[in-house]
Amino acid sequence: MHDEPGFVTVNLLTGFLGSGKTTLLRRLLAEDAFADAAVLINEFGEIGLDHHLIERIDDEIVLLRSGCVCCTVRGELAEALKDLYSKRERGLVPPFRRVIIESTGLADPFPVLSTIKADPILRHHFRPGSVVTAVDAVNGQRQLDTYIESNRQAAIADRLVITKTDLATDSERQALESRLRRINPDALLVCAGDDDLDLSSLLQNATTMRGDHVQSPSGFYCEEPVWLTNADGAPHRAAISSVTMTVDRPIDWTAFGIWLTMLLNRHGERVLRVKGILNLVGEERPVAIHGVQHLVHTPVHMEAWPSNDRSSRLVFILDGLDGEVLKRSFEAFTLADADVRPPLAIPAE
Ligand SMILES: Nc1nc2c(ncn2[C@@H]2O[C@H](COP(=O)(O)OP(=O)(O)OP(=O)(O)O)[C@@H](O)[C@H]2O)c(=O)[nH]1
Repeated sequence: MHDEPGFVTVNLLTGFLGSGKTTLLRRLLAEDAFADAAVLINEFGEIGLDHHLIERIDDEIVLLRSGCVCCTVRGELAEALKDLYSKRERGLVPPFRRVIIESTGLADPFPVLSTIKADPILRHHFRPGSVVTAVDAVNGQRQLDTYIESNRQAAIADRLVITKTDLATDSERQALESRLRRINPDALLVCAGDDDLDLSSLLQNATTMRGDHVQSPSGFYCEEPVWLTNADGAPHRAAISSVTMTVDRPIDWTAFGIWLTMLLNRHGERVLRVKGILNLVGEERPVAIHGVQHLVHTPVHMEAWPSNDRSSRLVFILDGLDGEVLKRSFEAFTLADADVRPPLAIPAE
């Protein structure tokens, strides 16, 4: 089955927090086949960073703010799609034929797809395309054990992309593959690091009857769900929160590194995600940092600052940790002058 002529195909790129969605999106956008794609990015947290991390800034990248696309910003999603379409019709943006939505890592994909199918105006112009779900080879098992969103993201996928296989053992990868095949036997399962991965096949329309599944999501098999709240777009459970920090003066890398290492050693299970763009003492270019629970990825120098704003921006997504306490600990340790730095205090349980 191919994209329907006359309709804009909407692909959903989903996957749990830090599973590698933005990394995959960058790769997809570098393909000639997707030069005609517009992008909607939705992030959990008050400040969005992903559009900066893609390092492609243009009018066709739209950031959906303040909430998660599956619950609080569903209306915003519909409006953003209509707005993009209207701009396309008026020649204000190039004539894209595809929209890729990168959801938050906590999104339940069902309400997102049903928004497109249910809205009378959207239905007229857009068609849901394949759903691509990234699953992290290092953290995926634990996320499937603990978070129903992770199961639902895997269950609805047309394409399951296992990421970070370079950081996992063969047996970890195989165990994850088997589990994903049990959750969703129909999906095409690939590894992001495969040499022969055909990126263009990820967004080709799938032959599965996902549209029917969307109307009766309860038919899906979810493995050992621990809690079952946001199936109908209800907000995420109260314990999950985000805290953002914006810092105007350059940050000392050593102090920050010690603080972050200690934090993740002690509370890695509860720090679902940390990401940031940092202005470091002695560095001209910004440095992007990423952590997912206990895993800290190698920091990356970005090409340039995305705008004139040189402040450091950090987002933490927490499960059951007090963000304000975390913020105070960060400020006390990383922002104090080295000679008056207080003893390292990481929030208690
Ligand atoms: N080694 C390795 N690192 C990866 C791979 N895929 C992603 N990463 C790293 O994982 C971190 C998180 O990746 P992102 O692409 O930002 O993940 P995300 O799913 O968009 O994150 P959220 O939007 O916050 O949920 C970054 O440091 C990436 O460079 C991979 O296949 N191998």
